Amino acid sequence: MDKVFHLGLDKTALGGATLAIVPGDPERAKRIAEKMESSKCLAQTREFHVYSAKLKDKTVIVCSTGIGGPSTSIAVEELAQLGITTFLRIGTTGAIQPHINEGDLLVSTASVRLDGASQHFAPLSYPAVSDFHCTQAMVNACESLSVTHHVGITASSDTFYPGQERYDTYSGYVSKDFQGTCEQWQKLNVMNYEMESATLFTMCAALGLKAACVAGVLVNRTRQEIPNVDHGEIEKKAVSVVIKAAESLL
Ligand SMILES: O=P(O)(O)O[C@H]1O[C@H](CO)[C@@H](O)[C@H]1O
Ligand SMILES: O=c1cc[nH]c(=O)[nH]1
Repeated sequence: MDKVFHLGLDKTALGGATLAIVPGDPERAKRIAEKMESSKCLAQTREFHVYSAKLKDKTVIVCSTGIGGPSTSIAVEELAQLGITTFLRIGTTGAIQPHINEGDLLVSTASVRLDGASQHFAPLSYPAVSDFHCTQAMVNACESLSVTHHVGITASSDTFYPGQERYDTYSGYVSKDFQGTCEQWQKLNVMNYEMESATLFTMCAALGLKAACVAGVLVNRTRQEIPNVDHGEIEKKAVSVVIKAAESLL
């Protein structure tokens, strides 16, 4: 088999792995891989940093997706070509419900499709839904590690600022289509905003792949816009959860 276009890897490089942990941030990919045995960097190209590591004597891949749907769709497509069938996203997020606290973990059952990339895989009437068993594995991991977590719907936006209705911006203006949307999602019991799960869930469901998403809350938008929490501690918690979930799915 030829090497895939962006990751520059062929199937043999992945050592038969079928599960990938997919954070947004390339540096987080390295830290996740180093939490497992025998971590090895396979590729670093653009936003895609790819590692292999061993979990329960099996090879697991960690690959950063970068920010947003388009780059996520490339990572998922190329990893699928290389044999990956299960994708566990570990991200950061902004909560929009008052009862959720900074440092809590959010497990997404489904996502509001505020992205563009997912529409290249299925029409908007198709649900951006996570895989039941992978999501259950994330929830079980949160429970067994006694981590405060919430399970529910995520709003997944192409943009960090207008799509998440942020006014603390250069212009202070949000386009009419997005004005009032944060309040609407709050009223519709959406937990949080992030930027990749809609693409990940839609494309995985459409392609017969499995996906789940856990994210650590950096900020609660009902109280403030700029985080003042220890990112490292929140990440450690989320990494422990995703690795435990991966272990149970191998
Ligand atoms: O921490 P990651 O995984 O990148 O996730 C979140 O953080 C980025 C925005 O700051 C977006 O990618 C969003 O989804
Ligand atoms: O508010 C937030 C925080 C992290 N990532 C997002 O996409 N939104």
